[in-house]
Amino acid sequence: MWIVLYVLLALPVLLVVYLELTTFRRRRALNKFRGPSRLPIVGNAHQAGKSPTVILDQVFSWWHQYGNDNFCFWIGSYSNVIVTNRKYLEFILSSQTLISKSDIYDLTHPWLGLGLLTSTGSKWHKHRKMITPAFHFNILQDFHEVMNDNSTKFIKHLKTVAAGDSIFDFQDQAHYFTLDVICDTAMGVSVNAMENRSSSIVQAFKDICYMINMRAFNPFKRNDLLFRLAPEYPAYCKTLKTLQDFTNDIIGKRIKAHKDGTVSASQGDEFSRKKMAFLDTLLSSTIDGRPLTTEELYEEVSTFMFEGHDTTTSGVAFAVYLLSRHQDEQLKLFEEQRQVMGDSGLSRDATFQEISQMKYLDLFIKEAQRVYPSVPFIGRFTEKDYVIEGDLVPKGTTLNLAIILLGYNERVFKDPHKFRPERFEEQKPGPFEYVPFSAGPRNCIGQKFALLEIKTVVSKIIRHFQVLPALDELESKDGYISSTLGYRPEERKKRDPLRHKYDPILSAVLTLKAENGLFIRLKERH
Ligand code: HEM
Repeated sequence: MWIVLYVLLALPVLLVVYLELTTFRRRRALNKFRGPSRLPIVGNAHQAGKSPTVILDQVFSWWHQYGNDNFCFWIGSYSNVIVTNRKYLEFILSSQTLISKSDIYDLTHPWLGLGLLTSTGSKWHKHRKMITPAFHFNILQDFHEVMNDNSTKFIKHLKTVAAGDSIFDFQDQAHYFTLDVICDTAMGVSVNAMENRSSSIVQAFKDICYMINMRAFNPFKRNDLLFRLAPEYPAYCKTLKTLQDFTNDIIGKRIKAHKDGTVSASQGDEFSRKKMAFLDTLLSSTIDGRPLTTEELYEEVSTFMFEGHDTTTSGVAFAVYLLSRHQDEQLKLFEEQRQVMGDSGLSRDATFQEISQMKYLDLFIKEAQRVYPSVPFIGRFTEKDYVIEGDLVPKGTTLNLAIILLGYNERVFKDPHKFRPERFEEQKPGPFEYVPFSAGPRNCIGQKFALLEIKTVVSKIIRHFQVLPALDELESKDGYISSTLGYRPEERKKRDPLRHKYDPILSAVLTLKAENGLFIRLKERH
């Protein structure tokens, strides 16, 4: 009896000793980075914050506190280095070996498995090689037609939503549009989300991202076994099932279409396949001389379904929101539309070539991705010791490449809260100072697809509507953005009380979102 009691009392002490011993080497090596001091067991989890918004704010204030440079913090025994140093970014992103994703991505495994985003080593190499042709230039041109069709449907839908000068959440609307685009193009399967408003799917995407993010900052819930005891576990399983069923349904429909002879997987060579969807590439490809297994198919389809629509939702939504607040910028963009499309061509579809002639739109999207990057952080994990810029970064370290902090680095972007698309023309940032689509071997495979989609729909929106802020007085008169993220803590204290309820509250839930929505109005152009 006494022995049991002694053991029970000794357990917490043993746990602390165990964790301190197993992290000793990493702690000693990472001590060279500045950062908040840690407590045993929890590390800095108690300081990180309880919601995605607070967590993002905390990361920003640490960054300011530690000289706008790399810094280190701990979530339990997980060591995290936030990386914003240009030389570090160059080393990490260019490395052919430092390609394993951070342990935070493990939390996506039950949902995405080991698809292109999360896999590593030879599996990643083989899949990247197999998938790359599916996003070839020629195929993008075919996809553009579908993007245009969906943009037309979206415009029609927006006319109804915006009728009567109503104020509405554009971020919510954008989800359905981007879901239709990725399903109609890459998957070759129509789900008509805009018409059917398949809200359970859209909600499931939002919920799973939120749950993953919250787990990442909780040392107990990060553990798979302990997470099973969490009150939200049943809801998590239900959400997971909704998403898994959705993906399997898409795969099933395309396989059926192949069997029925509605589509053929062998239309021309790999670069000239007319309307050959990404899913067709998967169905017709072989790896090591065999077709993809059901599990591999699932992993890639769910990965592209997520990466291919959640990111662009954020990209389109923040771009349109910025149009609403910066009327002078919108005017310049509208003028460009008139020049490229001609006054009589404003209501027709822009061709692929015309989209590439819209230079100011390109600058505008670049600047939008600087202030509101769709993917705010990317993570790597050191499978072995690395020496970066003379520093030992020990095996077992999570490196968080903070794309969102880079955009607010005053050393690179002067007056970073001012929304000025021209800045990208006047002074181009260095190759590792601005990386919204990442860089190097693991860069975004869908970059061209994403930019084409965003430009196609934004160009059409500008030509059909004047995008207005939720309330007239919310227009930016001085060119500064309305969100206070990125300001130093003392400056934020002054600005936060002046925030309007329609100013976005940002959170980095895998992709960047406005927790309170992105509210705008639309006035039809005649
Ligand atoms: C505004 C839109 C987008 C942005 C800003 C963006 C950004 C990124 C970034 C930063 C990464 C690196 C992630 C990491 O290293 O963990 C990435 C990877 C990836 N993206 Fe995108 N993305 C966008 C749209 C898309 C689209 C539309 C697709 C698919 C159609 C896509 C598919 C992928 C995939 C599969 C990867 C993993 C690539 C690999 O590791 O080999 N993305 N993206």
